[in-house]
Amino acid sequence: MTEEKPVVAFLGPKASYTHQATIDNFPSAAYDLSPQITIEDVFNAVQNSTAYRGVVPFENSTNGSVVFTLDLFADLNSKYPDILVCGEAYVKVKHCLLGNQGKFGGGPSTPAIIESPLSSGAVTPTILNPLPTKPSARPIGDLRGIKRLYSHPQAWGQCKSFLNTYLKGVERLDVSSTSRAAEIVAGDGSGESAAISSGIAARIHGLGILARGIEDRGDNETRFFVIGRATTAANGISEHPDTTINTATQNYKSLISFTVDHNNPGALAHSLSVFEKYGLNLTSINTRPSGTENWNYIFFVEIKGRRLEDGEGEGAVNQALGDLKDVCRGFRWLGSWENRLGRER
Ligand SMILES: O=C(O)C(=O)C[C@]1(C(=O)O)C=C[C@@H](O)C=C1
Repeated sequence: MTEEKPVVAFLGPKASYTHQATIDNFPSAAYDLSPQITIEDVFNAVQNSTAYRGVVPFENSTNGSVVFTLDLFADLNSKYPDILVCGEAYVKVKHCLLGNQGKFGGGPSTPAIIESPLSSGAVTPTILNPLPTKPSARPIGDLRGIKRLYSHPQAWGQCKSFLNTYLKGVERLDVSSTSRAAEIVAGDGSGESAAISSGIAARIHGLGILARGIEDRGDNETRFFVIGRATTAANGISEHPDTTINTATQNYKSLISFTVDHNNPGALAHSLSVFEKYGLNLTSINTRPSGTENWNYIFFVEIKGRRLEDGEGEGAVNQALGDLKDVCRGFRWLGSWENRLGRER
């Protein structure tokens, strides 16, 4: 009898960038990769143990945080008490414009470049945008019939220059992922819609590539988190799902969320100072609405270092969290994982 493979849930459908991050870290020979419709579905699958791990987008180098993911970590309705980050992955993101025109893009049937005043990529300066940037990509298909654009909201902010130059004023429709956008466009026979998605999605859905490399920055990259479910030890303390600690590198990061008393001057500064006290480098800070009162926030910090499990002694992160408890309103340790930034992948 063949053994069942552990399930890894990811934001799908197939050919999303999250799928790419998942394949890179969980080979399908050893894992059962399970596409989900939303990031929330991935959290649910891990929380209710239908999946052993989940992969979700967290942050893009050009466009910043994925707020859907942050809001799930904020967990205002206490739906995900056991979710912890146990890994990270970086994927280079090269966006294409996909459409029904010029199917089999890149091949012999690709239409010739349609010359128009727009083909130069020049953008007229305006008062609001006096120094418009010129996109490095040019269309390789006819964009004139496009009336609707579909993509994940993160993608718009990564392709501003191309969109402002070649598709200004075209309606933009947010969908759950870039590969879902490709799926929708493939099902729209009108030829009036296009998607920002990947070259792999074009192949899977038989779409034409109307432009390649339309992201503003050539080094565009998205960071993904691998999430797992904490096991609760007999003493009630959450234990990290990842038991394989790489003691050779000692290069870890941790994610912590906390809230402060907004009426107390210095409350945020006091909370942050506990990390400085124990020599912990703060690598990012984010905020989201607290959900309790207008203009109150939940803060997220990432620090270098990992929380040690019981019996491993009092590490700097453990000590900082011990102090944080006394200066903030409430906090949650959301996991520690090996730092993959700059590592070959
Ligand atoms: O839509 C996808 O393909 C995703 O995997 C999501 C996502 C994101 O949320 O950041 C991932 C990478 C890109 O930054 C654009 C979208």
